[in-house]
Amino acid sequence: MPNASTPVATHMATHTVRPKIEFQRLGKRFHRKSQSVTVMEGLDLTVNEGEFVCVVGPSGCGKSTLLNMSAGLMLPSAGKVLYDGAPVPEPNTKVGYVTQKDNLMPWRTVTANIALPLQIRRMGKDAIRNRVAEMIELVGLAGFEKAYPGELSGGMRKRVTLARTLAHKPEVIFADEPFGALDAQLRGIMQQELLRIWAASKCTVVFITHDISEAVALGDRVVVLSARPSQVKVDVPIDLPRPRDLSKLRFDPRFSELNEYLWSVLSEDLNEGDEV
Ligand SMILES: Nc1ncnc2c1ncn2[C@@H]1O[C@H](COP(=O)(O)OP(=O)(O)OP(=O)(O)O)[C@@H](O)[C@H]1O
Repeated sequence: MPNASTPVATHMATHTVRPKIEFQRLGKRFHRKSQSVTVMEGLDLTVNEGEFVCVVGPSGCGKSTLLNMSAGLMLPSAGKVLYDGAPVPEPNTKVGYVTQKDNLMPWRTVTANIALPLQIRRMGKDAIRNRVAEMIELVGLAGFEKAYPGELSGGMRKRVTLARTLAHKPEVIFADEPFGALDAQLRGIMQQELLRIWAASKCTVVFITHDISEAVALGDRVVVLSARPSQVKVDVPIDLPRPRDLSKLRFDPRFSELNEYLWSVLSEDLNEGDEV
């Protein structure tokens, strides 16, 4: 039975390693009324360009806070967040954010929802039309261009969200439990889709999840955060070959071994009744 001391393979980089996001001695403290909570302290982590990095950790350890600071939506209390080697003092327009909620505009068609970030960036009409068509093709929504979000299934709405996020060619996608609300089957389909889209777009992905098997299935690395004040507990290279067929992956002994190892590391920080 693997335990926290199970050795893991050394990192097998398949691309040139260039830091995209760096967290250096990062600290975050929130104050509310007379109380203050230190969410993270001295956290060091580097996400390299083109990597798919999954982050897991006990509930409330600051995973969403970490993404918010990476996207420039929140400032650190201590330490630094660097994007391409420079601090992120304001919302970073080079990144895309996908969350559990899809935030689609119900009065806009699929096409109009996907076009929104491009209109905000004042792209020309023809360029928008071409880019939206490309995105609809990429996420497999052909035939639904004129549909409204209320007419779509959960999976299709998720596809629209992904298309909207990818439309402005973000360099990095921050995904905060994007498939958390989907049923198991749909989740599997969307995970496979995301891997395909990531491979096609060559962007960097930072993906937060509560599901260790999802993290192992998708990631180049799985980073486990400790309980508050959080730090990186382990940073595990996932040496499963790509491209990955997720329907077969769960029968791979290495997949099970990595799952068990990560679960044993994570469970050290969970108290009885805690959620991951
Ligand atoms: N804007 C804020 N003001 C005050 N406290 C906050 C704020 N944002 C987050 N927190 C607190 O910081 C801690 C970490 O929150 P965060 O949502 O980042 O954790 P998480 O690891 O993503 O949690 P979960 O896994 O449950 O989604 C929590 O205790 C939360 O209450």
